[in-house]
Amino acid sequence: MIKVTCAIIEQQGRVLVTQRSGKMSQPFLWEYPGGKLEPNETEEAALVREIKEELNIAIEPVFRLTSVIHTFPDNLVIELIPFICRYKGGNVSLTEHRSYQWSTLSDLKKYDWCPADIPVLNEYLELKQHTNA
Ligand SMILES: Nc1nc2c([nH]c(=O)n2[C@H]2C[C@H](O)[C@@H](COP(=O)(O)OP(=O)(O)OP(=O)(O)O)O2)c(=O)[nH]1
Repeated sequence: MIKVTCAIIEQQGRVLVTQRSGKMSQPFLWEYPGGKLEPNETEEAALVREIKEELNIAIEPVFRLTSVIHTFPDNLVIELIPFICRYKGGNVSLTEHRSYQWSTLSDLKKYDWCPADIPVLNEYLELKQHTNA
């Protein structure tokens, strides 16, 4: 099973969402940016590294949500490990993705998400409803 971290990056009530490019697997679907853990890397370190590589911004993982085990039609299995993250600085510049948006919470459900991300989205919205944080 491949461990993949992903970042729910919050800034001023909005969340950063990214669209996969035509060259990636799951082309044009939306996701939380992130990527695979390297050997001996912590989840948090992998996420900080991936976000710097993919978006050129600095983040701080703050709160881990429930991970999602997802099996793709080709039998590849991933564990998607989400963290709510604080945006620390830098301007977004895409190195791999096709596009990005700072989405309001109410717009998050409108994106065409990677299937593994749906439970993450639901848990996140549920948490926000109950905490108003
Ligand atoms: N980063 C990220 N990956 C996700 C999400 N949802 C989801 O199914 N994935 C999948 C896509 C990839 O199979 C894998 C992430 O690996 P990666 O982000 O390093 O992708 P990659 O560029 O190496 O992708 P690949 O085309 O080589 O498979 O997890 C998500 O929200 N964020």
